[in-house]
Amino acid sequence: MIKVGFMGGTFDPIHYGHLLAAETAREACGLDEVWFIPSFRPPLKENEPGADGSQRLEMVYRAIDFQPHFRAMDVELERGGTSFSIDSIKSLQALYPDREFSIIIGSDRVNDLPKWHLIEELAGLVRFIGVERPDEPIDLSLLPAFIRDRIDLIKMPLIEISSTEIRRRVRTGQSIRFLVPEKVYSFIKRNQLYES
Ligand SMILES: Nc1ncnc2c1ncn2[C@@H]1O[C@H](COP(=O)(O)OP(=O)(O)OP(=O)(O)O)[C@@H](O)[C@H]1O
Ligand SMILES: O=C(O)c1ccc[n+]([C@@H]2O[C@H](COP(=O)([O-])O)[C@@H](O)[C@H]2O)c1
Repeated sequence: MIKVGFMGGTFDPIHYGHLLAAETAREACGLDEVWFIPSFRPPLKENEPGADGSQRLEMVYRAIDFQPHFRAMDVELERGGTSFSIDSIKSLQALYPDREFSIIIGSDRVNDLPKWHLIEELAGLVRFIGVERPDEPIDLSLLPAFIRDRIDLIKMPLIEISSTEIRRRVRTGQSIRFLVPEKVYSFIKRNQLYES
């Protein structure tokens, strides 16, 4: 089986925290590939994304350009509606029976796994790879055993970057250089994303 990390996200915009999480998970868990999958509508976020789906996908393409193990997939943008991971995993498992999927998530998402749609069924279909984020310690003892048993926690340097902070910095005229890859930076500037 080809091992694939499912790196889902809003990617509004994609930043170095996402890329380092994906690369660290790939190496630590022996993944053959990581697939970046932008959500159409993220299930647990209240606000609509600031950039539209095609812009968020384009930024992902630019960020992973020339990375041989990384791919971008538009399954959730094409499907529309709320982007429940179980729907994506089921369709990817049907389309790619030669691949074994694991879901890569940061600690904020690890902690809210009990709230995910059909989580018991999802936890039966995939394992989760959890990476730590600053200010979001993972306390596995707070999770039900059926989730805890399906998570592998990996270490990576804590990266204090979030898309929220990047959008805030653009809005207030501060620099986002070196928080995102150069080709994402130029796309944001050229399209005047997040300015208001
Ligand atoms: N700095 C980071 N370190 C590790 N994981 C991260 C980091 N930023 C995001 N992630 C993880 O990447 C996935 C997608 O994140 P998302 O696209 O929502 O980015 P975000 O920076 O959390 O966005 P926002 O600030 O808009 O909520 C989630 O599993 C999230 O936990
Ligand atoms: O399926 C769910 O109920 C669910 C709830 C919260 C988050 N997710 C997925 O987790 C990934 C990261 O989400 P987010 O909101 O941090 O961008 C993304 O692929 C989401 O679709 C999925």
